[in-house]
Amino acid sequence: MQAIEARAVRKTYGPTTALAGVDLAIAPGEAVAIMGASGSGKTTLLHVLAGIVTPDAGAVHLATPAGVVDVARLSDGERTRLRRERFGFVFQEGMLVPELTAVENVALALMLVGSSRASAIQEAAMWLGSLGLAGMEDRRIGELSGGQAQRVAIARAQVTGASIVFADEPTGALDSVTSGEVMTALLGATVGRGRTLVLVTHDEQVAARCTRVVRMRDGLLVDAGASQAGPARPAAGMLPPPAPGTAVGAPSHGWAAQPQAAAYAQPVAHPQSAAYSQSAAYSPTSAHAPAPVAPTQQQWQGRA
Ligand SMILES: Nc1ncnc2c1ncn2[C@@H]1O[C@H](COP(=O)(O)OP(=O)(O)OP(=O)(O)O)[C@@H](O)[C@H]1O
Repeated sequence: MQAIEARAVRKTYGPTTALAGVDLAIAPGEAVAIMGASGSGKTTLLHVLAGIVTPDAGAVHLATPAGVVDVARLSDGERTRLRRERFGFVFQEGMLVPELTAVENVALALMLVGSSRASAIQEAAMWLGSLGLAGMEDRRIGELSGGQAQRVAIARAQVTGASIVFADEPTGALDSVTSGEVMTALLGATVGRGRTLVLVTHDEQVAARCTRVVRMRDGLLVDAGASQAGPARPAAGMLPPPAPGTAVGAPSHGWAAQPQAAAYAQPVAHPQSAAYSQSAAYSPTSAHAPAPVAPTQQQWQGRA
């Protein structure tokens, strides 16, 4: 069974055909890089897969524990729920709340689904530590480097146990060394735990780290790529250490797991927090510029 699959997906914006009939099947545990020239439809495809944009025609089949659902046929409310429960998102700029500290940004995701502040902070700190950010928990986002901020975004995207992480140019604002480090963190946090990663990038080096590279042109998939035999593999010796008290090797969602993921498994996400509201991270009305995370400092204070 595929983790997610687009079938004959079409999307037009007025006279512009963004997607002209795209078929793309992504297996559980794959890291798929979507490449192509500017305007070829990469982000639109990512957003259609993630249920942010509704296609004009075609289907997006998603495997869930309850069976396969067609994301394109769900109501807005159902798609919002899907984003809360199944997906994580990482963007070029991270979309973090600048008024909050690193640990608060991650903890907020957990608090929005009911965790107490104390337990959310504790869990968020564990995830930050596993991504090499121990000691930086109390820094505000502006006090972090671009690469460190992206690690905070990666922690936030996975803290609630998403089975598919969508990343749009996650290294676009970073130098090549930092980009490589962030990719290591991103791969470790996703396919390293049996999750699926779908990533849009212009960077061939970033794409080469994935298990498959697909290429788009003029709204069409012109190269579906070949899946590598093994999983995407973070560079040796650069894996973040397992967090204390977490099992290593078991993916967060059995139905989304690939056996080979155990080869580079990471600490397991906490499934109880799978209801993180990704709706808070997105404005479903904009295909081009999803809104920053909606939670504000006020929301944080309101829950404190
Ligand atoms: N909300 C929208 N309104 C109008 N046109 C849009 C919208 N979203 C996308 N498009 C158009 O659809 C086409 C595909 O856009 P998309 O953003 O998917 O391309 P892309 O490959 O991700 O480009 P880039 O690499 O520059 O980000 C482009 O011609 C774009 O202008």
